[in-house]
Amino acid sequence: SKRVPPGSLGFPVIGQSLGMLRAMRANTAEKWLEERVQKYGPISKLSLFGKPTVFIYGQAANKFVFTSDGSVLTNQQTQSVKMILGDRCLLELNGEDHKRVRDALVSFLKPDSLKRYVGEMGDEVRIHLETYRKGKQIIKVLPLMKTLTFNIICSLLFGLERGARRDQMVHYFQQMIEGIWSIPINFPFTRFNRSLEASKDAQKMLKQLISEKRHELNNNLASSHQDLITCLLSISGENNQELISENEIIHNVMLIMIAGHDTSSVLITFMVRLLAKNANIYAAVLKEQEEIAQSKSPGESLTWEDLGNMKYTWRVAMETMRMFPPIFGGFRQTVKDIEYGGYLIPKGWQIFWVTAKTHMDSSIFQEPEKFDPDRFETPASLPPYNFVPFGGGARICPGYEFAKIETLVTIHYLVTHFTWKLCCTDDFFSRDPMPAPTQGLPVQIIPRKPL
Ligand code: HEM
Repeated sequence: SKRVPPGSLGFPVIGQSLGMLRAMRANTAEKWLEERVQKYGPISKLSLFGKPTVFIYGQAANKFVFTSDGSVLTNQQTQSVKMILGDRCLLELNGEDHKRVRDALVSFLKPDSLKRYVGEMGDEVRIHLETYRKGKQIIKVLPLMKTLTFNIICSLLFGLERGARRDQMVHYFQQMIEGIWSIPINFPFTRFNRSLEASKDAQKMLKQLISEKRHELNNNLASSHQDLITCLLSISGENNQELISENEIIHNVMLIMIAGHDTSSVLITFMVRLLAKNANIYAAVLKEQEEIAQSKSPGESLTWEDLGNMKYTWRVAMETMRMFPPIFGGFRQTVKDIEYGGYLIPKGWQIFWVTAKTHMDSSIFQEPEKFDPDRFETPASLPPYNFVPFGGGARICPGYEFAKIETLVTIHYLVTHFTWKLCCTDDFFSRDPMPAPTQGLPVQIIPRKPL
């Protein structure tokens, strides 16, 4: 016990969970962690969500977490996530099972497949902005972006047409999200039970959708627009048997819906806020996007090549994720006793890795408090494992390209068709655990030209 990292495990079961959650809500989590570092050094023990935990951060820590294989660390999720998303989703899988299911998802989420859908994504964005904004002078950006990213995923990944069924699905997922973090966050069991019910209803609906898509495939009726579900159903192994089970399809479709919409919507919302506060950066983004808009005839869709010309806008997105990473961090669990940084971390303990602490390290990013997209001018020059908004290694976010396309397409239509002014100018946001600015970021929106 002398060699385990310094720190205290706090009160039984509760440990430091409430303190950290309070700090996340108050947007002081980085300060809370910094105080630990000052007291105990860069590696310390604590207890979070009922488990002994070791907090580590920095380049070496990120490398250790992201490159350790399943014989050292496994993924660790809270019980509520497992109950709502199901035990066959990627977050619960390890080793060969993880690789098999992940490869199947990536075969759809890789750039070569996604580049066909840029135009369709643009149509979703335009219809959504027009419908939601109609007749309003003030809109709340965060809820607008959440429903937008939901709709994009429903259309492109599930092949669900607009209409009652899609609206019902969106409703189920909104309820699932409300309770997915509830057990570790604040024990509101009614919220959790509602989410669990919504998860069961969503699974029934997905089962029905899968059977329709299987029928279309077997009878050569599938449309030319291939969605994720059809893609997963068509992957077969030896003797033509399906490689991914029905439960694996359902649980991973649910994971993608949650992991995909809650993150990108936060990124776009924070970009909207930062653009409103930084006139020079806004002007540079507008110039880049106007040049692309002017190169197109009226009504012509954006293409993959256009996205390649949005380099500055993507730098703004990267700098936004450096300062306000949608995912604060995550957990892994040790499979055996391990040595790290001269300490022993016993088998079964959690490792807590954090994005923001590395992103705001002044020895890596000079003047870390300054919003400066130009620091990403040559991203390849950035040493590995220092900028980790999408994680890294075998579990690096497989939705990276999808998120990039959604973000660039949405910002394109926003800046070329609207201007906006912030109604709340404070910089506050709480994490619950996803970051949310004050009142969902209300803005006064002024059209520049029709969509
Ligand atoms: C700005 C947007 C996004 C951010 C910042 C983000 C960030 C992350 C992070 C930090 C992880 C955990 C990596 C780890 O544990 O090592 C992750 C995992 C994951 N993300 Fe994303 N994500 C985003 C968008 C998306 C989108 C759009 C999708 C789907 C279309 C998606 C699907 C997933 C999935 C399925 C995993 C689990 C991967 C695995 O365990 O192998 N994400 N993401």
